[in-house]
This record gives sequence, C-alpha cells and structure tokens, in this order.
Amino acid sequence: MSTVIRNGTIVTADLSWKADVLIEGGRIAAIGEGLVGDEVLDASGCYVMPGGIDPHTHLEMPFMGTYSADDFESGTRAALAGGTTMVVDFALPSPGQGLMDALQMWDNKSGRAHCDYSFHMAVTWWGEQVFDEMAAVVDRGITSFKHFMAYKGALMVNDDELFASFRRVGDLGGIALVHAENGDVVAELSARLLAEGNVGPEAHAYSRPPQVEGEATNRAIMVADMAGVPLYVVHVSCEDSHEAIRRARSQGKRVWGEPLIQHLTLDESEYFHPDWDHAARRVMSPPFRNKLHQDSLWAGLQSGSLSVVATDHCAFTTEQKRYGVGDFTRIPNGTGGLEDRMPMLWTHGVATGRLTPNEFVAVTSTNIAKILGMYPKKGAVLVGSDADLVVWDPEAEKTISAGSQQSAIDYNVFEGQKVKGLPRFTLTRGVVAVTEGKLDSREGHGEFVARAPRGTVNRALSAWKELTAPRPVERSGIPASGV
Ligand SMILES: NC(=O)NCCC(=O)O
Ligand SMILES: [Zn+2]
Ligand SMILES: [Zn+2]
Repeated sequence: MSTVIRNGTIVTADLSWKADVLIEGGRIAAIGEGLVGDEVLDASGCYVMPGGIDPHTHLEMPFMGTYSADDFESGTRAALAGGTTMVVDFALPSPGQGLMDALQMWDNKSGRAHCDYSFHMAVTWWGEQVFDEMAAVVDRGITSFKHFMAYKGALMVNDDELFASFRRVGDLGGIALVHAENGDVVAELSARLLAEGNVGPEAHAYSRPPQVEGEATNRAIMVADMAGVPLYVVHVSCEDSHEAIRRARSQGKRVWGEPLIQHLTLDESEYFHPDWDHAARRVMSPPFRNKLHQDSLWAGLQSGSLSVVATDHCAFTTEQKRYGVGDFTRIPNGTGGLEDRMPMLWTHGVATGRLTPNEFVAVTSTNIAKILGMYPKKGAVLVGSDADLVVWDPEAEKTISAGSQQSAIDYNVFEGQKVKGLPRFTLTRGVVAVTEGKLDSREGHGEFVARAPRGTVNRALSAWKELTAPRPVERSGIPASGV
C-alpha cells in the first residue's frame, strides 16, 4: 500500500517548498507535484517535516532505588503523540556488569517500542572487560558512549577512567557523551546542606550551582581534545557550560551541546513552590536555572553553538518522588517531556521568532541524525529516507495536561501551558500513528536503528590528530630509541 501526503509545505533543515510526498514500503518513494497513492493525507496549511528524534531518554531505567515509570511502551507512545518518531535511550550497565549483558537487557525492554529507537552505551565503570566489549558494542551499531561525571558512588567515573574510555571511543570511531557536573563537589555541597537542615527539594538546586556544570564541561572538553574524540555534552543548562562549548567550537574542537526543552522553558522558581510535591516533581540534574541562563541557551540555538534540543525523559511518579521527603538527595532525579518537546519548542521558539521552522527541524531532528551517524535514513525528507514524518499544523492548539497525556506518570511539569503547533499526522516508517491527537500506533512496531562508526567528523579529527601527533626529533649521532 502507498500513502501520499498532499498540499503541504515540506520543511527541512535547509529548505522549505511546496510538494507532495509519496511513501511506499515505509520509505519516501517520491517527492513532487501531483503524486498519487492508495491513501491520501491532507496537509493543507501544514508543514511536512522529518519526525523528531529525541536522543536522550531513560525508559524503564533503574535509578536511585527505583525504575523510571515510562517504559518503551508508554514512552514511545508519548513520543509519537508529540511528533517524535525516534528515541535514543541509554543502556546502563550496573557496576561490574558487562556491556553486552546490559545491552541484552535493553534489547529485551525495547521490544515494546511503538517507534524506532537506538541506544547509547553508558560507561559506568572501567576495566579490561569494558575496554574489550566496547568493540563488540560498536559492531552492534552503537557508536556513542555516555559518561557520568556526577552521581558519585553510583554511575560516576573519575578522570583517569574518563580519559581511558574517551581514547578507546576515539580509536573505535565513536563519539563520547558526558553528563557534565563535578560529582565530588555536588557530594560535598549536598552533605553540608543536609547537615545545615536544608533537606527540601530546593536544596537540590543549591547543591548543583552552574559552576559545577561549567567546570565539568570544560574538563570534559579538554580531556576529549587530548584523547582525540568528538564530544557531545548532554543537558546543557547554563551559560557556564554553554560558554565552554562555545569557546571550544570557536577553537575548532569537535564538540556539540544539547539543551533540554525543560531548561529552555522552566526556571528555578519552580523549586521554591510552597507545595513539596510540585518542587520535587521538577528535581532533575542539572536543575532548572534562572532567566539569564535560559537566554543563553536560546541564543546558543540561534547562533549554532548549541545543536540539539532533547528531553532527558526520565519520569517518576509523585509516589516515587516522595522517597526523598526529609532528604532531597533521595528524590529520584528526572522529569518527563517526550510528548511536549516539539509543541513547546515550536510555541516558545518558532512562534516567538527565536527560531525559523528550518532551525526547528535542525535542532529537533536533522542535526542529531548527522551527529549520531544515521542521516539521511533518519532526519531527512529525501527519496529513500525512512518515512518518519510529522505533518505539523502550526495553528492547532491545546493546553498541556497530565489528564490527557500518554506518559504513565500522574503529573506533567508543563501542566497548564498553552501550546500552538501540533502534529496533524505522525508517521512512523510510513504508518500513520497519530491523527489530530488520536493515537493509533502499534506496540512492537519500533525497530532498532544500527549506526556506523567512523563518520566524517571522526575521519577528519583522526586525520588531524595523526598529523599533529607527538613525534621524536631525529638527531644525528644519537639513537632515537636511547639504546
Ligand atoms: N537528568 C536527570 O535528572 N535524570 C536522568 C539521569 C541523567 O541523565 O542524569
Ligand atoms: Zn544526566
Ligand atoms: Zn539523562
């Protein structure tokens, strides 16, 4: 069966034009005028864009003594409802667990996905087994390795481990990801705050000031540079971190930064709310910041120093958040956002004039498809690309409410926000999963997307590192080997 999307304006990261899109066998078969198909989707008044890709989710993730509440079933349903057609989740080995073993666990969970997905592999400890298995992970099509510089005593890796792992990732032609916060300082500040009686959710923000993020981001950038690996900094929340990324990029370093929709649109005042539940539901790392930091993130998207908008979707119920009553360090860290990222970014980005529709496509889909080595299969409207598409109605409106969301949790951090700009249709590999807010997706439809190592950025960086590598100086009469 074929499907044709008619009367819309195609919007990609670099062009907008009026044309129909014909879909056959889950892929884009033709783009042009007057195309004919068995099924017709009317895109009058709409933009036809690559479906969103959220490269930062934690579905059914074991964390802080519990599991994040959205799994691959509800999480990917939420994604599709909001116009996101692919997620990249994190396989997370527990300390001492093999990488392939962890991958098996994530393979098992992801069988329920409604849309396509891929994985990053987290490096949560270091040893010969990890070093060896990283090659097998890359062979499986997973080329991005995440490192936590925070969560001391749990997921955190130290600088020697970071350097060793970054070098290995560079040698394998992958990219390194970091959660950049100085975990030692966070642990010290947290202990002191608790001792002083600062036990509420607001203390979570006090324990993670922008400096802990700025310092760690800069450190990660320098370590990555010395290791010769491209670096992607997740959940950039503040100017301190953005500034380090901006500077590195202006120096020619291969670094990308990812702000979250939460940090772009919500601020630290949420933590001072008189209702404990309200504040705790918004506890995530890094925490929400003030308006100046928000302005910095928006400017980064506009100028290109920040490249991708994600969610870090890691949703916990109110009941789970209450594990931290009396001790903020026990509040499970994380918030939701999968269903809301695209409408919120359109409303606060495109509708305000901060972003063009093409820039919207770039930061929600195309840039990350290129960074992670899956373009133009994903993130493109091109003949041969997967028909992961969103027909975007810029006039459609709704008020965000937990009562009507797909996510399994009992609240929404964007509750009450009016958004303008919603999917009229969301298609996952050519199958219509959403029609004007009505979901008709299939559990298990999602497929794993394997990615190839040694992309163009890796090749360029390796060539440069080889050219500038330290070499012994040849001196006449003195053997270089010293023998
Ligand atoms: N961000 C957060 O608070 N929770 C999810 C895990 C992580 O990305 O740090
Ligand atoms: Zn993180
Ligand atoms: Zn995360």
